[in-house]
Amino acid sequence: MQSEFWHEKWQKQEIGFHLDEVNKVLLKYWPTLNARPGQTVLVPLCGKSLDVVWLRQQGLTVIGVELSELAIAELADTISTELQLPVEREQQEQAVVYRMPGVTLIAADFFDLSPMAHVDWVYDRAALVALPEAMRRDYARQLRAVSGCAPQLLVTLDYHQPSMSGPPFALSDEEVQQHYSSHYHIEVLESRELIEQEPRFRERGLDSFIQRTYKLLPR
Ligand SMILES: C[S@@+](CC[C@H](N)C(=O)[O-])C[C@H]1O[C@@H](n2cnc3c(N)ncnc32)[C@H](O)[C@@H]1O
Repeated sequence: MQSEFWHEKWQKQEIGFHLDEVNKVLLKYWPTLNARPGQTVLVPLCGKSLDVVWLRQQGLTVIGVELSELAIAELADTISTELQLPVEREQQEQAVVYRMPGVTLIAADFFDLSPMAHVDWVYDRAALVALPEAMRRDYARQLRAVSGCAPQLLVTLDYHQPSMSGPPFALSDEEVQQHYSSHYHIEVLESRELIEQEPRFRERGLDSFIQRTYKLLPR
């Protein structure tokens, strides 16, 4: 999926994926991971997700990566207002970085990132499923490289792909295993049918829309 596609989505504010609340599976399952305050969590393809704010409120150091600077600037503004944190913007060669105490937001192409010094956790909600099949293998490889195979909370979606074109793209359990089973022990924490709560996807031709939440622990 070309960068231009996403820049245009953000410019036109066609961001149906954005939630005006913290994701319920994050609230439910993050505490079961026993992450400790001060640890670092990477949120790839973070958009302007309020999940980043919540993770920072748990005492974690958060690194968010997102293609759109529009999204990153808005998220930085929300965090700095809600948590009363000063924010600094730095223009780099291939990225714009917004820094606040305990939060680094990087406006850049995730595929251009170098491995990070230390990542304790990864939270992937609507990142892997945002990408077409041809890019997902590279994404999974890049995520493993950038994070040093840090443990992950991964949220995917699954549906009959021929009935609807993505994004979001359907991700079977088999595909998750293909990307990650050589490096992680994979546990399905929850598999939930969302079609009743998501009528917009029924309108797009689906009769099932399953959200799966996984815990991935390095082998
Ligand atoms: C479906 S949205 C999910 C955003 C966020 N995780 C959330 O839960 O609201 C996918 C996001 O990935 C971003 N994105 C797509 N390709 C990217 C890339 N190569 N590098 C960084 N961000 C990317 C898009 O701009 C978009 O904001």
